[in-house]
Amino acid sequence: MLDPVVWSREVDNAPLPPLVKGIPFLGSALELGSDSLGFFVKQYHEIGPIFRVRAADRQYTVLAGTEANQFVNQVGTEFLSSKEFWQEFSQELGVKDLLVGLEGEAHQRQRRFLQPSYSRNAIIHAFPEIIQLMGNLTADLRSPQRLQVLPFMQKLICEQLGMLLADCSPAEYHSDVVKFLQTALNVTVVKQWPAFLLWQPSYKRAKQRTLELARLAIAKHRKGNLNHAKPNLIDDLIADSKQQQRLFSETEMVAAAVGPYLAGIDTVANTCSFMLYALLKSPNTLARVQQEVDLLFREGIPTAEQLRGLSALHGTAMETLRMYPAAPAIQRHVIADFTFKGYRVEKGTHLILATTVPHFLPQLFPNPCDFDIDRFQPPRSEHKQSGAFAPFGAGAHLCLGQGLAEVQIMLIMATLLHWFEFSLESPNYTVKPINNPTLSPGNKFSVCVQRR
Ligand code: HEM
Repeated sequence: MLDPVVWSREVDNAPLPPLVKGIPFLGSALELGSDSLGFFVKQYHEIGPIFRVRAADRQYTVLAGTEANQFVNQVGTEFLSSKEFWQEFSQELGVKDLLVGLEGEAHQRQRRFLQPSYSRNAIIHAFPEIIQLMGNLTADLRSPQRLQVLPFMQKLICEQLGMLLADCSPAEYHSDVVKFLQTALNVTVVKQWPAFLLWQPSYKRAKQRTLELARLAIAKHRKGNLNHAKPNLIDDLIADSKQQQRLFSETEMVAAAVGPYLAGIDTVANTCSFMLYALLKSPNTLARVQQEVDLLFREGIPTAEQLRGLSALHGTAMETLRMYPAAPAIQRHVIADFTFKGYRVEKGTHLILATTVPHFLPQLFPNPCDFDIDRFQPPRSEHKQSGAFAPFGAGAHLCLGQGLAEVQIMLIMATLLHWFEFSLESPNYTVKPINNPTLSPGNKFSVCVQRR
């Protein structure tokens, strides 16, 4: 259990956390909108692990540091709820709740049910199909050309998730899925885009098309003329619908079938894009990784075991997740008063858990701004310090697709680096990450690509 000096259920006489001084009217809105992670790290150093921030008429309490992550891991469910943040988004999908907004027993039941189809087992038997799919999707990259990295990665990942979890190609639905998810998340969850965007015909169409894709996948499975070896997410949902006490209603089934795209496209695409950027900025690391992946493919299609053995590639993926975490923070609603580090946090507070602030603390990750892929190897194993490394979140809602995502990132990058030579358009190019709503290199990041 955590030291009671860190947190307590008693709030008597404890003061409210210090408020970050912002500019008149806007408060800290500009910093939060442009570089929230950099802002949280700065405030952590200057103020400490708990502080309040104001952004125009909204106020948040921010918890950061290893002890904040330990607090969420150990007792988060007693004090925190994510329900409020996902309610409007769930409504966009026509349901009351999604897994990420559920709490307590209902959350655990649904999480247990979805776990097998979201696990790394969903991908490790499908390497030949995934590589074949990547071959088809990159067939037009024959001559040297300029490539917009993020949309390219989004397409690869959307197709792969469609194949793995639904045995259904999202091909002509891909841009609708991306538009729907980005708009709905930015408006309803992060609230950094205005609500009127939900009324635009182009958004409404993208939403309808996304739901249509999910319904199509379910209908195809119901007809039963698919021949994948192992049951996937849609098979599991259909099996549930045949139970007397079903977990998902018909509409919830459709929303659950959108789940992999919601959770996986942007997070994995941003991570792969940043990973490519980091490698191109670090030629020595690129050479090490390239040597590893070329050896990997010497014997043909690799196995999951062989992929797992690539220490330079694995270190690069981990270091990318540390320096460019797609989800730098998570939001919660406080459901019971508590004290954290001597400050009072009241029921009803809007909490931001800046889970990845520890990634930039030099006492945990020496020279945190250096891209150093060996920091995850024993004896250093810097990520294993308690509460230090949290790219996949913390607590009860810890990413359910973590295992799948790690394998997917490594397989995509190994295959691309084996097939293609990438270079920056200018060696001085420096990426400017944006919040959209996940941390992203944005659509401006392009590279030159040619077959090796
Ligand atoms: C680099 C890739 C990824 C990152 C950084 C990431 C990060 C996260 C984070 C931070 C959360 C917690 C959200 C919260 O507590 O509010 C989360 C939840 C979740 N993720 Fe991921 N994710 C990634 C990829 C994926 C993939 C590929 C899938 C599945 C296809 C997935 C499925 C989920 C699900 C289902 C949840 C909700 C779990 C729950 O509420 O119990 N994620 N993810």
